[in-house]
Amino acid sequence: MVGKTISVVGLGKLGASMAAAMADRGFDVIGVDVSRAAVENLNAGKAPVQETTLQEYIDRNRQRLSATLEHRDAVMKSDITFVIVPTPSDKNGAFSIKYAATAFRAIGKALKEKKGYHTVVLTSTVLPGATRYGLLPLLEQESGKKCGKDFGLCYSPEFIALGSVIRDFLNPDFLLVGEFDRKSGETLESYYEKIMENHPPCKRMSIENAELAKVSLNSYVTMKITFANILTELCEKIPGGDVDAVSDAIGLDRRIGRKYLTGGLGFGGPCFPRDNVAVSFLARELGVRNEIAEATDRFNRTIPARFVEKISRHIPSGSTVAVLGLSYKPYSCVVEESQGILLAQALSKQNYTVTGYDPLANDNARHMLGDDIQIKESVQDCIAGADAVLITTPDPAFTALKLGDFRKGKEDMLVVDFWRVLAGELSGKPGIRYVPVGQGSRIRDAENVLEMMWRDA
Ligand SMILES: NC(=O)c1ccc[n+]([C@@H]2O[C@H](COP(=O)([O-])OP(=O)(O)OC[C@H]3O[C@@H](n4cnc5c(N)ncnc54)[C@H](O)[C@@H]3O)[C@@H](O)[C@H]2O)c1
Ligand SMILES: O=c1ccn([C@@H]2O[C@H](COP(=O)(O)OP(=O)(O)O[C@H]3O[C@H](CO)[C@@H](O)[C@H](O)[C@H]3O)[C@@H](O)[C@H]2O)c(=O)[nH]1
Repeated sequence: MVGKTISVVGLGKLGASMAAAMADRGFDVIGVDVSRAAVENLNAGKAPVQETTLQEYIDRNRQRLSATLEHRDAVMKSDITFVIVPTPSDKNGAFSIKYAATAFRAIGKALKEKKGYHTVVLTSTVLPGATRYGLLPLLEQESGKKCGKDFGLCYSPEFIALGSVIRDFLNPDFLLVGEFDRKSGETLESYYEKIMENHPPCKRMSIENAELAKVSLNSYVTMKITFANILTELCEKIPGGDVDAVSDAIGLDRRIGRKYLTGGLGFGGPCFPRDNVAVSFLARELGVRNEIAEATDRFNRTIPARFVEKISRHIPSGSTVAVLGLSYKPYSCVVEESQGILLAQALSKQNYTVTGYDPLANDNARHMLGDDIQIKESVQDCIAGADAVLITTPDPAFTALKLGDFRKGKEDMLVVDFWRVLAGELSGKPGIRYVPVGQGSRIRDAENVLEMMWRDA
């Protein structure tokens, strides 16, 4: 049932890594993209996108990896096709399937000519109904063939975080297979058995259940992060409050778990914010109240403004603020919905002079921020002359900083550490006003609401 050749349509952040990982597991993989650059790069042995270990995987699988602009070539020569093209948010917060539709039409045309059974797998994130009612008809119209008889169809998303795409893809907690029919699901599961390194459980279900499971998982996790961010704010107002102490404790309860319970600057990136908004959209369309997803989104979006207000209590506008971390997370060049970028923009609007640095995301940040923020080429350049430094991601380039890297002038330098990574190095040191977010140890008596609450008891 398992063929030797796989095709992957879409060689972006996910697709390129999936293609290289599957080649590493012994399959011949043909990548397809509408971008000539992506195709030429892969054929020349170069990673089309930045992702941890991707270049190494391409280097050691050159003979098994190729790319083409022609969907037809790829479908004809392979047994199964994974489609992993963008599904951008539309103005209502739903996911547009226009790129997926173009890909499905092209695959459908190829299926018309193809002899023998072929399996099509949609990996892109979509909302319930999109695969069956939006995309399947295109395959049947273009091919003139019947799903379930002449070809198979699955919806099978990945739960992969950028920066660890290959590791996550090969070692998932579980596999999610939404199947049109039993044969489609069985075929995909057999491929996964050969591809995944950790023999994960495979949950097979209807296409719609799998579509809902994907977005609801992300929505649930953003709710969990937001809960940690509410704890963060509470701890700042409690003398001796410490959000990590609270998260470490409650995370030991197996019903809760410690993962994704770290409070700081909120969630960003190309997936979490939009998937959560899409779940709200879905609920509205289906007439279901989902105030949890809406509240999560609202709370998360107020976080940068809350910190700008807090910073303005420490240093006046006109001061220089260095933002260390412009990507939404370490090991990534992605700046979409990055909290560091949102913070830099909000500070600039309040007339602060803002400098920024990121080990991987400088170019993307420059593109997004224009001239408002001065992007620097090193941490040291970014910090030089700053009155305040904000550490917005726990990137190793920042966690390794030493006291000597910060200014030792007459005025104290404010250091706001959103992930509390430099507490050992900076806390209580002369010349530094160190503010670990989520800790309440520096509350003045006048601000001690807890004491006031209990004074007259
Ligand atoms: N990035 C992530 O961490 C992540 C994780 C899980 C799911 N997803 C989902 O995966 C999908 C893809 O995400 P991504 O980050 O890899 O996107 P991306 O923008 O990095 O890459 C998509 C690629 O598809 C190509 N493409 C567009 N239309 C095409 C077509 N008709 N035929 C062939 N190629 C085409 C583009 O040129 C691009 O190279 C989205 O639905 C996203 O929501 C992403
Ligand atoms: O305890 C935590 C953990 C994460 N974050 C933030 O959450 C965001 C996203 O983190 P991460 O999960 O590492 O990255 P993504 O690459 O966005 O991956 C998410 O989105 C993908 C696309 O749907 C899914 O496949 C993944 O399972 C899901 O983790 C970042 O801004 C983090 O700072 C927190 O604030 N607190």
